[in-house]
Amino acid sequence: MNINSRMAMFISEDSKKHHTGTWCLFLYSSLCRTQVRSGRSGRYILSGPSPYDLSRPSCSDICADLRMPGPRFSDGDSAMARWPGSNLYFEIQILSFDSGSQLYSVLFKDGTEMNIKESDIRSLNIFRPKRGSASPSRRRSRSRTRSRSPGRTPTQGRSPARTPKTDPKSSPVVRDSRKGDILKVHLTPLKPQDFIVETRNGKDAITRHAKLYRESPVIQAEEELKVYEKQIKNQKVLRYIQRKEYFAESENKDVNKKFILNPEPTRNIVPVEKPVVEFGGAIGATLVMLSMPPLLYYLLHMCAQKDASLWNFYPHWTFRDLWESTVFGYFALWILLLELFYLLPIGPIAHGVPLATGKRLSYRINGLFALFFIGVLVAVLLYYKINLLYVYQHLHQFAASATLLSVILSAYLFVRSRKASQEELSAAGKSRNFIYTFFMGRELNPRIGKFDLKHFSAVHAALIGWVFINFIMLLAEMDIQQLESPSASMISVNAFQLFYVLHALWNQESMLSSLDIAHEGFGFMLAFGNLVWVPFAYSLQAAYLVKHPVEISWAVLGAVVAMNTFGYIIFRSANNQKNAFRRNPEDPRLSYLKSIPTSCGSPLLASGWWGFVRHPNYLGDIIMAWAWCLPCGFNDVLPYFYGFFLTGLLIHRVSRVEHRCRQKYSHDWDKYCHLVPYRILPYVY
Ligand SMILES: NC(=O)C1=CN([C@@H]2O[C@H](COP(=O)(O)OP(=O)(O)OC[C@H]3O[C@@H](n4cnc5c(N)ncnc54)[C@H](OP(=O)(O)O)[C@@H]3O)[C@@H](O)[C@H]2O)C=CC1
Ligand SMILES: CC(C)=CCC[C@@H](C)[C@H]1CC=C2C3=C(CC[C@@]21C)[C@@]1(C)CC[C@H](O)C(C)(C)[C@@H]1CC3
Repeated sequence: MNINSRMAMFISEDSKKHHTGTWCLFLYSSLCRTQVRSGRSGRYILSGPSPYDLSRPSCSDICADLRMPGPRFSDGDSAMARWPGSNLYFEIQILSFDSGSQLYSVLFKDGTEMNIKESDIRSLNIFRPKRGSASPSRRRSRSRTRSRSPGRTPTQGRSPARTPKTDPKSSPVVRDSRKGDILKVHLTPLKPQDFIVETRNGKDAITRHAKLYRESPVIQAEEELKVYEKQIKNQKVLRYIQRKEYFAESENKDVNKKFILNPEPTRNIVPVEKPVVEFGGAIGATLVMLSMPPLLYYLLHMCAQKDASLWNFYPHWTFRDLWESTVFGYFALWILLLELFYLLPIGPIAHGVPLATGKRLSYRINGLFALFFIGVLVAVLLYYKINLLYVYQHLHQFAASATLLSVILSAYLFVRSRKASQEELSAAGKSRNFIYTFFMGRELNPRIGKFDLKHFSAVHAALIGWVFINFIMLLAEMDIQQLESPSASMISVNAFQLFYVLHALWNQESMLSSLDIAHEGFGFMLAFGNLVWVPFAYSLQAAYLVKHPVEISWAVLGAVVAMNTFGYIIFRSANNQKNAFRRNPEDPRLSYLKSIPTSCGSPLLASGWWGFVRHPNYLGDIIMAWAWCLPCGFNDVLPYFYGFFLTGLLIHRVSRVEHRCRQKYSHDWDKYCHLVPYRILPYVY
């Protein structure tokens, strides 16, 4: 359709109602390359302009701007909004409108809240099917250079757009509209030049430019466009793939599917996780389940032995050494107390990531309060000279009680998951293998009323349990070594780990999007991991120091503190960068960061820490883990267990997280990997 016929259409339709708008449409339509096609009913259908076009206000926006001074959308309205940095539109809900900045605060279905300008918001109707109206809408990608001849004035129009005559039946859009289904907006796959890593300033330039179209005379806008295009050319750009390669890819049908946006079902942007067998399937799960509890008792036993060298293992355990009902009673009481604190209506409510149903669960964020209450309780018990060393003296029995409870919990979780709907199950939980699903967990978010079992176990039981056992070790060291105050090694280990836990509890909200809370089922792995492994195995360094005093010099201590601080800075700033970016990719404080637009909507950070390696937070975590082992000296390998374990756990986690990301981001993830080739440590891994 050439510009004249387009113009005629606009005049015949819109101008009947709005003359001012028509002029604007006329001028604007001759400038921009947006292809507007008429359906049989004469209504316009957004038929897939190029991403470049989408970054400008549409004709209807301009009309709306001229016609309506107030906000076009009201609070609570559903609409479609362009995801910043991409050309994809996702369903949103309007939260509020700020008349000062003229920005809407919107909520995407994936839980992201951000401020968006009106021109990036479209009514849902545009994306809805018009029965019998839609002529097969195919879009054609045109190169940016061809679309704009500098010397042309708007009224001169362009040479007729050559629409390729492809078989309508072969288009996925056509197939769907023939069925009378939801109209699929077929967005233009990004061209290589679109794969520039945009700085926020670059994006600002686009925004400024779009604004200019609305406010300035058209010719001036043309001039501005030329300047802008020059700027883009001069910009430091990164190309991820070769032009040829890219076009070969985008012709692939599967790739094109990614660009078909179906606005109706809310789960559209929640990636469908294909089940993947992890941990070596049922055999691996069996081995882990059978080996982890004995490994823990072995480690605890070695810590309590005078000679902690690994091969010096002569257990002479009786059943009583591992089991005492009273200890189980105390442990159950401890868990009940933590549950009580978990349920206290103190602290803000946060929302988890959207589920397959589109719903977001709410979580009470009160881990810090719970830790504070436990601290007060411990102080009171110490004041009344209650023998807290009982815990140290019965450490094996406590670990056994925790193990039993984790098994009971896992069995309960497995049984109740049989009543759960498919949508409530994790990807791994859909497997039919009993052992594997028992281990991985079936139900994603098992809850009893408001009590979220998985969240409670990861935050309250694991983290508070960990610092509590550490503190018990500190008391035990003073008692056994007859010290007036704990050793420098013990203080540093306790302080480092307490600080880590405080950080986790302070940033509890961001935990809601962690792999475990957001995507894993709740089964034996997490039940045992959180109730048993974290409190009892993560406190191994402190347990070791109780009977193996280590003198460290101030210089060594200083070096260890520096190493922990270094790890913490990486860990914290990497997590902060990602969390802030996920909350609002437009955050001006992140304007220096570059990102990759992705076809699924969420852009990927590609600079800062996330441009250094692909899992910078794991790097920080691993550095800290080794720093926590160093105060235990070099006499034994035992206290270094945590360093080895966490490094192994996180390396394995990389493959699990990346598998998810590859499913979600598809080729965009490969591009990110191409750009940031190392996972955790540059030039090593
Ligand atoms: N001490 C311990 O025992 C353990 C500690 N941890 C710590 O817990 C924290 C959470 O861990 P975990 O959930 O595994 O991992 P991450 O916090 O790293 O989350 C991974 C997710 O981040 C998003 N993402 C990945 N790359 C990018 C990018 N370039 N730009 C933007 N988003 C990106 C993706 O999610 P999406 O696409 O959904 O945004 C991905 O699935 C980490 O700090 C880890 O160190 C974890 C396990 C054990
Ligand atoms: C097969 C095998 C090695 C199983 C045990 C794994 C567990 C020890 C870990 C699985 C996921 C974990 C998480 C944390 C601790 C380790 C386990 C239980 C965690 C509580 C540590 C603190 C973090 O901030 C976290 C809350 C994100 C994290 C959640 C996952």
